[in-house]
Amino acid sequence: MEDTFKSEKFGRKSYAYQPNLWGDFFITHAVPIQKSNKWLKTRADDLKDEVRILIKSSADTVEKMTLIDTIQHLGIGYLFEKEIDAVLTNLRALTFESNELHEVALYFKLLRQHGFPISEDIFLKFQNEDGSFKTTLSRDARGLLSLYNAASLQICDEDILEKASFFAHDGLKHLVHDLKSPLRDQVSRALHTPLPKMMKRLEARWYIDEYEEEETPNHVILELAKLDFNIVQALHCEELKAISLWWKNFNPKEKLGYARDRIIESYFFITGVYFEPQFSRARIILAKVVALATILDDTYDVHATLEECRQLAHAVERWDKKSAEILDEYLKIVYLTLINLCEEIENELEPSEKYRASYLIEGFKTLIRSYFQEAEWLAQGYFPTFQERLDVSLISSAIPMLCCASFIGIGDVATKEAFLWVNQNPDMVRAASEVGRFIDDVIGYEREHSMEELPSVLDCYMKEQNMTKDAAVIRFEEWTRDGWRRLNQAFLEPTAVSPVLIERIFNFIAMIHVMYIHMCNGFNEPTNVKKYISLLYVEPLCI
Ligand SMILES: CC(C)=CCC/C(C)=C/CC/C(C)=C/COP(=O)(O)OP(=O)(O)O
Repeated sequence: MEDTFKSEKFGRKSYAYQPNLWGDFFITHAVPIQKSNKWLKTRADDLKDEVRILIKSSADTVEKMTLIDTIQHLGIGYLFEKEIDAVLTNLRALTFESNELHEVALYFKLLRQHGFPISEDIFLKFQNEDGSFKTTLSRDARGLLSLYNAASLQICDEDILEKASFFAHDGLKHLVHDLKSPLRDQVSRALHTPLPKMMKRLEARWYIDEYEEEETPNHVILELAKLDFNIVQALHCEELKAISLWWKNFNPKEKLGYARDRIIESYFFITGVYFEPQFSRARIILAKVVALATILDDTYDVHATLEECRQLAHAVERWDKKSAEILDEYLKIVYLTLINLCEEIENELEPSEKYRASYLIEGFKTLIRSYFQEAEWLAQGYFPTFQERLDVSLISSAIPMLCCASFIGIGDVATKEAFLWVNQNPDMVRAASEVGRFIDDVIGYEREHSMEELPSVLDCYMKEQNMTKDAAVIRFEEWTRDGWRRLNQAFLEPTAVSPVLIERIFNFIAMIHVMYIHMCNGFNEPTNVKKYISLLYVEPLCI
């Protein structure tokens, strides 16, 4: 059980966070070599050619959709983007006729997920005249699972999908215990997190095992999925080594013992934002930014005095190494690590991309301003109004800064327009911050109340509305669902921003759901994510 304590080392309030579980593990870790890299890549290339032919040659619509869905579920969709897009463009052009719930839901999910326009009316045929779903469907587990997954892509004002989501959820909850694995495992995962919001890499890892157990798996696709998993895993291990070395050099455990030491969990988090090899640079940058933002959060929330908070905030506004001189020793370390990280990131960018670093610095400045505002309110004993608390809290969630930071290491699709867009706090970023903040407030309620903290957004809402916690939580959950509808909508609305970037924001928030809800507050309680980290980076697949 965690509790607050007076840290002997620092002689002030601190919080007994779970320690770093990994130490130097990833500095020396190397996944066992089963085949040479050269062999793996040559074999994978041959298999890719075979899969391309498979996609082209399958004539039946349902067969084609199933093939695409399987490829995506196995985590290798990114290798066939052009082919998948061509299939879906053709699919969109035909009128799809089927009375099978699974097939219709699959058609809907594939098109919507890829940004093609598709109406919820496609599900009208499964409803009674009063708008309820036909009870005959409630024993069709596969159909309900597909409906539930499709309905999670709901946008604003889609009443059919709203009803579908509750209907499918209830039906699956009743059926799950009578199902056989692997369907049972898939349903039970989806009940926590519908597939479109699930961490793709982890879902692929599970599904590879499940697909192998199916009666007639396609062995070409299966082999490719396994090989690619191991190839990408080896890359992830190299990246983990690099960021672990950076972290070891920074050494927060020794120097900043009050703070969460979460470099490996941060990297795991970011593997959910982008796992594909082409995002290697972006992944490393964002993982470092998240781990450091966590240290900054704890510096302001649990450790620094108001005066120290003020000094650090001033130094960050000035953003020059000389300003470190006036800071206490431990703050000097925080401050210089922050400045050095931004410098290092700038150095890694191409000359034409260097301007991006200024957006990151601006993001950190805005974040620190919000932390300082919170520290001042706490020191003054001020109880903010709900609106005041919400406005500051959306920024102090770090989500707006991290949305912007997620673009920094990406290639040419991250244009200047994209940085302008993300910095203007568009509705998608606002929705993302709301979802993340509401989830964090509900999940973190007990922890935050065990330390001396500013009233949370939830507290402010309860006070203002004179509501119990349970009633307020129901309201927050409704707002969270609304936020998801707005996030889904962002995929369908034309903006100057590439869908590649929109997907990063979506994935980021999905990872908050996965880590805080599915993995039971796993960012704060790393023992809850340890086994998933092992599965992704420590255990290779047998080939
Ligand atoms: C808000 C949220 C879930 C963000 C997830 C993204 C992430 C890991 C950001 C890094 C900074 C951080 C740990 C914020 C949440 O801390 P906290 O739980 O102590 O929240 P608080 O101090 O902002 O209340």
